[in-house]
Amino acid sequence: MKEQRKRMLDRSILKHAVKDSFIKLNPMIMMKNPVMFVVEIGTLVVLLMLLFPGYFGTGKEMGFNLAVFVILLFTLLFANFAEALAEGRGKAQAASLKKSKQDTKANKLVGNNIQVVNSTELRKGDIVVVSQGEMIPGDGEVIEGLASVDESAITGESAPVIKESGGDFCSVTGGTRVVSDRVKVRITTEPGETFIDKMISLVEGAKRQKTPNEIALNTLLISLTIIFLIVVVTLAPIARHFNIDLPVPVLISLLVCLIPTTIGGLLSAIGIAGMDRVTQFNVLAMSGKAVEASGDINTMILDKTGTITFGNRMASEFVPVGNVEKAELVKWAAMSSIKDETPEGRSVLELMRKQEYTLEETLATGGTFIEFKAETRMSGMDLADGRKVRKGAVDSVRQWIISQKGHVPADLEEKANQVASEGGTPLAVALDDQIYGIIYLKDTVKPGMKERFDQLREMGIRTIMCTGDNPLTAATIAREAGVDDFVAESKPEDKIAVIRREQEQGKLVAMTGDGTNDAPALAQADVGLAMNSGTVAAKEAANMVDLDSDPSKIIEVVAIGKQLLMTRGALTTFSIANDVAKYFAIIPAMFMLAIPQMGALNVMGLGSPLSAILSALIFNAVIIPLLIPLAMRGVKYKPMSSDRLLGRNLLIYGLGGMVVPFVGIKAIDLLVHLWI
Ligand SMILES: Nc1ncnc2c1ncn2[C@@H]1O[C@H](COP(=O)(O)OP(=O)(O)OP(=O)(O)O)[C@@H](O)[C@H]1O
Ligand SMILES: [K+]
Ligand SMILES: [Mg+2]
Repeated sequence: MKEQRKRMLDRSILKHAVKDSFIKLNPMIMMKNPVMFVVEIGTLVVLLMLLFPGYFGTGKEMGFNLAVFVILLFTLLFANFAEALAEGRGKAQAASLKKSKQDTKANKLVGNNIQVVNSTELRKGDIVVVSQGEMIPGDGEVIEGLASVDESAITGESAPVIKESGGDFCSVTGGTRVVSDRVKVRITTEPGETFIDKMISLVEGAKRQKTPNEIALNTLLISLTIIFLIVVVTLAPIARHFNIDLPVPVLISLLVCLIPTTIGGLLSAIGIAGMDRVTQFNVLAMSGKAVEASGDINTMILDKTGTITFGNRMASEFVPVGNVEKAELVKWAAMSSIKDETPEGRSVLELMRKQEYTLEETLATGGTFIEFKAETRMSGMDLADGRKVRKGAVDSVRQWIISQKGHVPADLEEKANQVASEGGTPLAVALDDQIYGIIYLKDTVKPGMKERFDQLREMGIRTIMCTGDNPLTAATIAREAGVDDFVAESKPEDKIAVIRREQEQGKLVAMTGDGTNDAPALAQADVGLAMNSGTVAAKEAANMVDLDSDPSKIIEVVAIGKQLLMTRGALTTFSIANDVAKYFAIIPAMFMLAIPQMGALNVMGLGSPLSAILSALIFNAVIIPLLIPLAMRGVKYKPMSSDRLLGRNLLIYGLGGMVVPFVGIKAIDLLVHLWI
C-alpha cells in the first residue's frame, strides 16, 4: 500500500483523469462548481453560434468564434483534469483496499461450538476465534489470548504487532492477518461500517463534503462571478447606445477572463490533495473539516509518556528508604508487579532478574491482583494472608499509607525528588503500613523535540503537556522538551477540563490519545488524533487515526493543515490578482475593436484586438494546468506567525499574480499575432 501511495502520477491515474475530465463536463456535475458552470454556459452559447451562424448572423467571425470555443472547452477540461487528478490517487488506493476486503470465512462461537460462517454475516457482539494464518473477519476487540497480527493491509507496515486482551492494545481490524497464536475476538461493528469500509469511502472521497472554509470561499467566488456577469451583461446595451457593437463571443471571453476561473478550477483539487497528503502520511482524517481545523489550531495538548518521551518507561534502579534492606524492597516491588502487564510492571520483574534476585512466587498464590488505574495511580496485590502490597505514584502511595495508619519515612521525599529532578518517574513501594523504597522508572525525551516545539511556537501554537506524573518529573521533562506549559498529576477528566478551558477562550485545540479514558477528551478536542493501536472507543471519538500509532505526528498533521489553508489562500490571491491584470489586455482591445482610434489604450502593445482577446483567454486557460502541481503539492510552508505569513504571501502571490499575466499574455500574443 505504501508503495502504491508513493507512485504519485502513474500512467493509469493520468489516463483515468483524462477520461474523467470529459465525464465531468456533464452540466449536472459542473453545476456544483458555479464559476466553471458559468464558463460552460458561455462555451455552449459560442457552440450554438458556430452551429447556426445564419440564425445569429455571425458568419464572418467563424474563425475567431471557433478559436474562442476551443479555448473555452480546454479551460473546462483543464479544471476538470485538476480535480480528477487529485481524486486519482485516492481512487487507486480505494481499489486496492477493496481487493483486500475479500470475503473470508469466520469461526463463530455459538455456545461452545464453532460454526463456520461468512464474514459478511457477522454482527456486533458475535464472538469469533482466529488462529495463526487466518484473516481477522471483522473489527473487534480481543477478549481472550494474545497474538501477533500483520496489519500491513491497512498500515503498510510489515512488522507484526502484538494484540492482547485487556488494556489499550486489544483492538483488531478486519482484513488483517494473525501470524502467530490464537485469539478470541468480540466483533464491534456491523458489516459495511468497518474500518476498511470507512477507509475506502474516505480515500475515494465518496462522501466528501465542502468544508466551512471552502463554503466561505465559494460564496466569495460566486459573488464575484455574479458582479462580473452583471457588468458584462449591462456593458452590451450601454455600448450599443454609443453605437459600439460588441460581439457576444467577445463579451463571453471578457466574462471568462474576469471571473475567478483559476481558483474556481483548482479549489476542489486543493482540498482533495490536502486530504491526500494527510493520507500519504498514514493518517486517516474522517473529514476535510478535521484537516482544515488542524491548520487553525491554537493550542496543542500532548501527553508526556510515549509522545514527548519514548514511553518505554523502564525500571532502572531500586532505591530503598529508611533502613530497609534492598532485597526486601526488591521482593515487594516484584510482588506488586507479578501480574502487572503494563510495560512498567514487566520492567520491574526484568530488572529484578537482571540484578539476580529471585521471585517468591508462592507468596502470591491465592492473592488478588490490583490492576493499575490512571485514577488510583497504583497497582499491586492483596495477598491471601491479608497483607497488601502496592506500588505507584509517590503521592498516591503516601496517601494510601496514611490511610493505613502507617508512617512515611523521612528520606522518601528527598529520594523521590532526586529521581524526578532527573526526569525519571519514581514509584513508591509499600507493604501494609510501611514504605520500602522507590523504583526508578527511566524515560527519555525523544530527540529533536525542542526544535519541534520551537517551530510550533513560531506558528503561534501553545503546547501544554498533560501528564499523570508528579509535578517535579513533569517540570523537568517540560523544561527539557521546551513545552510552554504543563499540568501534572492529571487524571483523564483533567484533560477534558484543560481542553474546555482553552476552547472557552475561543481557541481551537488538538490532542492525541489512545486509551478508552482518552476518548471523551479526543471527542471534545477540535482535532483528535487517535492511535491505530488504541482502543475502538478512542478511534471512534477521534476525527483522525494515525495508522503508524505515532502520537508526535500531530505536529506534522498541523503543518499539513496549515499548508492546505495557505495554498488555498495563495492561489485565491493569485487568481484574483490575475483577473485584474487581464483587464488591461482585454478591455482596451474590446474598445479598439469598435473604435480603432482608441489605439492609445493598448498599453501592452498587443498585436491586434482579436489576438489580444484570444491571448488573454489562452493565458486564462493554460494557467490552470500550470498551477496543478502547486495545488497538489501545496505551497512551501515555513513556520512563522500568521501575520508575517499573510504579508509574505500577499507579496509573492498578489504581486506575482499581477505581473505574470502581463508577461504571459504578451508572449502568447506574439505567437497568436503571427496568424491573426
Ligand atoms: N504499572 C503501574 N503501577 C503503578 N503505578 C504506575 C504504573 N504505571 C504508572 N504508574 C504511576 O501512575 C502515574 C500515572 O500514570 P499514567 O499512565 O496515567 O500517566 P503517565 O503515563 O505518567 O502520563 P502521560 O499522561 O504523560 O502518559 C505515573 O506517573 C506513575 O507514577
Ligand atoms: K478568470
Ligand atoms: Mg500514559
